[in-house]
Amino acid sequence: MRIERRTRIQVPLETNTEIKERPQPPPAHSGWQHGTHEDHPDRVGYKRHQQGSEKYPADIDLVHSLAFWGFGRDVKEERSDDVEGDEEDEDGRKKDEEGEGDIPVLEDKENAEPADNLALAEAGAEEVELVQEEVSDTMSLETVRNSLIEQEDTIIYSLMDRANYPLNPKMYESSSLIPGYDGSLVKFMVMETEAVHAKCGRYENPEELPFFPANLPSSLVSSQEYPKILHPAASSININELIWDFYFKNVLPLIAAPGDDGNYGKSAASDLICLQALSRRIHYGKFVAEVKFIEAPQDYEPEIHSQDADALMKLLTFEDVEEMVKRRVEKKAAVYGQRVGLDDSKTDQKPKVDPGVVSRLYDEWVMPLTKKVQATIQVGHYTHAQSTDVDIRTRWKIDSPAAAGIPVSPPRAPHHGIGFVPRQPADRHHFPSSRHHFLDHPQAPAPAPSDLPPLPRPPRCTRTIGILSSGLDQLMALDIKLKVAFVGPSLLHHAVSCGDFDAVRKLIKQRNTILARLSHEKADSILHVAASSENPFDMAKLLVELVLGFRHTGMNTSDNGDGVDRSVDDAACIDNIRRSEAEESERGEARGDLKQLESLIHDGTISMFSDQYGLTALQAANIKGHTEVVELLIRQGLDLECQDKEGHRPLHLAVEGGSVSTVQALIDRGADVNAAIRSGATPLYCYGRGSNLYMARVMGYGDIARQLEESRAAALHRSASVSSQRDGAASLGDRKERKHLVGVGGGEA
Ligand SMILES: C=C(O[C@@H]1C=C(C(=O)O)C=C[C@H]1O)C(=O)O
Repeated sequence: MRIERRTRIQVPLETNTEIKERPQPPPAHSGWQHGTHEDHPDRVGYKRHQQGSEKYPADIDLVHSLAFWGFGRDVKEERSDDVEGDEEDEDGRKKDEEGEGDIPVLEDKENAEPADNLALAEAGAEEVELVQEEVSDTMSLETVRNSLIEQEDTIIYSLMDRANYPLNPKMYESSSLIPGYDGSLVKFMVMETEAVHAKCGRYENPEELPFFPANLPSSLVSSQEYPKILHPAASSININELIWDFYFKNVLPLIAAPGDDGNYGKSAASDLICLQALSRRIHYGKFVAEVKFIEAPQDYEPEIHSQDADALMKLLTFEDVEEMVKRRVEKKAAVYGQRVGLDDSKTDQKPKVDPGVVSRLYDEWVMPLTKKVQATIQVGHYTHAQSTDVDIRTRWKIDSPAAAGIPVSPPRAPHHGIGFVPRQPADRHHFPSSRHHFLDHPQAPAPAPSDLPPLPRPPRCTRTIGILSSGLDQLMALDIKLKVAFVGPSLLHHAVSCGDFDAVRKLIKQRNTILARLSHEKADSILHVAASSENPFDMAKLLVELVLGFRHTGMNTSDNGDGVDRSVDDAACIDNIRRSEAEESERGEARGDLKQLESLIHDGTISMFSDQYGLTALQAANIKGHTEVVELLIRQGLDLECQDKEGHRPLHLAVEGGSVSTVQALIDRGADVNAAIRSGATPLYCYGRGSNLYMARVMGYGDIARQLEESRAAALHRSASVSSQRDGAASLGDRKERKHLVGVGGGEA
């Protein structure tokens, strides 16, 4: 599953987003339209993802992402804003124009209707929340800087390789080495290599830029979709000419010794590697610019608009970071450049490349050029950027397209883009926070501004996104398509909080791994939500039933594969029932949680269950030290001496759990203090390696050890009096005394 999610990060984020021009002015009554969930191409893609396809289809765009990330999670469109002409179904719910209302609208908590949640449960999707985390992880200033750090190694090693050869000046002279070719050998090497690499798709990758882009052959390889993180205009930024110049004029003479060894092919190949590494690093400034802008658009926008290049450069510059970079590359060059031999005396030779030169290379060229790339993007390509905050809202439906009409400024040229920036800090958890996306936009005849649909009054579910567009001539409206999906656990959370029993049941039934895959924190939080729902106990009880039911039928144990002993969850559930009850009591609405537990037992749910380790609820409660629950379970007739696969009885587990009162409860009820598990250990004694150890003492529970000793002594005492009466009334005593009698001999073997 994890791998699947990681694959998911590679998803191009906007391929399928449709920003459509309006073919005709939109109906005056509405700013949006809805489609069915069947007809949307994304649906196919989404399904494929659910099935775990290796290459995740390119179906997620930012806007989808917004929706995915819970954009609609607590969204409810106000009825009054519904599209005119929508019919109402029997429940008074508006039917979707095309979808016949079959796809649910996710209601917010206060307004949730169980029927909707049920449908949500039917349509629920999973995986998404985690994707969000990872998607936002992929692009941040930190991750971009980490990449720059890694690239330092490539640069330093390639420079070191070039330093193995002398300058070989002939390589750089035109028409000198290749008959009939009027360029230099190095140029020939670079051009020819780039042609081959282009055919293989290298320059489809936005990180790679050719030195000779003119007439490059197209890729023959069916290309991978790269996330379109960058402004489309970023692809036109290529400062390789500058890099070429400074490399040959300034850098090469500092790293290669004068002279000519005739080793042209190898040294030209080495130049190529240096150039490519420097180019990739410097053009990585594009990504730096994106993330810097995204992380603080409010800082950059004024400078972008006023085109104040100096101010922008200042903003883009982090002197302390630059200082660190210089020191680090210098150190790396010193360390990597050592000649390592077995003979220590030979290691103090000069590094292959002067570390000072590497530091200077970064200081004078690499970093300034990286910043140049950053500034070029920001100034040059956002020159006419318009930033508008727009409220969008729609009916959010699971796994289905929805659309919103958004008035934006049209881009000047088709290749210019429109970006969406999440604006509301409160939505940080829902939006991928560290990126905005530019969406390719087909040129469109824009309707006259007066034709624009009025933006409906923003209801409370409205989210605001910032829209950036390069170029502004006139306003136009765009329909954007959105897709809404929800994660299983979130949906469960939602259904639980709404007190929607049917939806909860359905969700867990459909996705029986949901609960198993919940982290303890999430499970806890769901139980907490249950505790504060309208029928807290019933909801908690339902969850327990479902968990136990699935475990019992074995649906939820083996495929989990994480080696986690889930038995404790059951006790945790019971514990939570108790907690929710305690909270209720505090509010003066005492309900008697144990009573409820009793009803569970009467239903047979608990008593019939034992997990893959043979643990029953009684044993689970013992491990957790839930004395009251233990007492109740015993009262209800659960077997006091039930054994798991290793022979652990409730008392063994109570000792392990370390609760004095639970141990006492079992002893009082007559649990056998001498019962041995398979390995021979009793609650008191562990047998092993020739010595007898106190199991309770081994566990560090002195009190419990004493307790057991006393109980054992009492049992011995009773047994003595029983034997003295053997010829008397010949009463066998109660069952528990007999057990003690039998146990004593075995226990002290
Ligand atoms: C790359 C960044 O932008 C600028 C350029 C730097 C570089 O090229 O290494 C370092 C710090 C910044 O002044 C950054 O902030 O990390």
